[in-house]
This record gives sequence, structure tokens and C-alpha cells, in this order.
Amino acid sequence: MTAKAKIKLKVCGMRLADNIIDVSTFMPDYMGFIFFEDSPRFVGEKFLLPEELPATIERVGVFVNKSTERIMNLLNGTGITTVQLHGSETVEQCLELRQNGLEIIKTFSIDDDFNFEDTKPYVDAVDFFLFDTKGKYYGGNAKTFNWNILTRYHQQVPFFLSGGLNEDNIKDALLLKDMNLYALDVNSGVEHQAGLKDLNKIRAIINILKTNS
Ligand SMILES: O=C(O)c1ccccc1N[C@@H]1O[C@H](COP(=O)(O)O)[C@@H](O)[C@H]1O
Repeated sequence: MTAKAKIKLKVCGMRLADNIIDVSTFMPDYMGFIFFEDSPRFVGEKFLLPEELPATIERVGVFVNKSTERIMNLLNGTGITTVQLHGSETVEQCLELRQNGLEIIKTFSIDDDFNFEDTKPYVDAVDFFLFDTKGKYYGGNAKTFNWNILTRYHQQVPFFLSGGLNEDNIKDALLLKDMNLYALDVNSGVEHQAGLKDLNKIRAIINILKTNS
């Protein structure tokens, strides 16, 4: 019998060097950096990661409807090799970015009417899906969706779960682990203010993950 893999943690929306280093002491599996100008968590045009950031923490660039050329330019010199595509990016663009050596996380915004057939064309073009709550904003809506909808998911591609995750609901999110859940993605639910993460909330989440997965 093979042991089930531990559910991974991604802390997204990081932008301030000191806060990045402080959060890195908890060793989340992934950290996300938002390259979307309209977000309060936008990292800015000339973003560079602090050199002290441990190499074992995977870095993810989050983009919304940017061209491949623009994504490659923005990532140049950052060392980021995974992208989270959080808009209506096509299968063709996912393949193109893969050909440029990037790992692909493709987001789908979920509401009660979401049809998981829409994810099928992407199966061979991405590494992971990310299921986030459909809301007013592209991301960072701070709301959960009805996770029961995931029973309709075909489970071919491992997925990140996001949308309003926090220390009060993360234990329930872990109950999805038999559905090809790969990682939990926290953002606004662990903040003092947009882009500034609360270390106590991160610590609480790490402890819940340690004792429940
Ligand atoms: O956080 C943002 O401002 C943002 C803007 C544009 C695209 C994605 C964004 N964040 C992503 O949204 C989800 C859910 O966040 P939350 O937990 O509901 O705050 C998460 O994957 C972030 O990466």
C-alpha cells in the first residue's frame, strides 16, 4: 500500500521583502507573486526576489491575460519557473509557455454552474489546475465556493484549491484530499492588509496541516 502524499501549501500574494523572508521561515511549499497591475498585491514592474529566499520554496508568478512575450519578459531574471494563469488563457498559450520551459497552473473560476468539461481541453497542456471562487475580481475575492461541486470533477489533473481559505476552514478543505487535491492556496485569509501576511495566521495553518494531513 502506498502512503498518500502530504497536501502542499502555497502562500500567495507576497510582495514585501521582509515579509517574504519571515513567511519563508515556515517553509511553505510554494510562494506566489502577483504580476497583475490592478491587484493590491501587484509586485511592481521591476520585481526581484530576496536572495535569502530558500531555493526549496517553489516560486509562482501569477498572471492575468498577459501575452507569452510579456510573461517571459516579466519573469526574466526573477528565477520564477512556474506560472499561475488566472484569466482566460487558451490551451495554445499554455502549450507555448510550456515550450518556454515553464510549469503551468491554470486557474478556473468556479460558481454553481461551472461545467468541468471546460477543463478537459487543458488536461495535456498544464501541470495543475487551480480552482478559485468566481467573484467580482479575477482573484483575491476572499470567498469560498461550494466545494461539493468538486464531486463533478473528473480528477485527471491534480489541483490547487483557493478562494477564501483561512485558519477556520482549512481543516475542512483537507477533507477533499481523496479528490486529487494537491495543494491549498492561502492569500487574503492570512493577511493584516493586502500583500502583508500575518505570521500568526500562517503558523496556525501550518499546525493544522501538520496535525491533519
Ligand atoms: O490576490 C489577488 O489580488 C489576485 C489578483 C489577480 C489574480 C489572482 C489573485 N489572487 C489569487 O486569488 C486566489 C484566491 O485568493 P483569496 O484566498 O480568495 O484571497 C489565490 O489563488 C490567489 O493566488
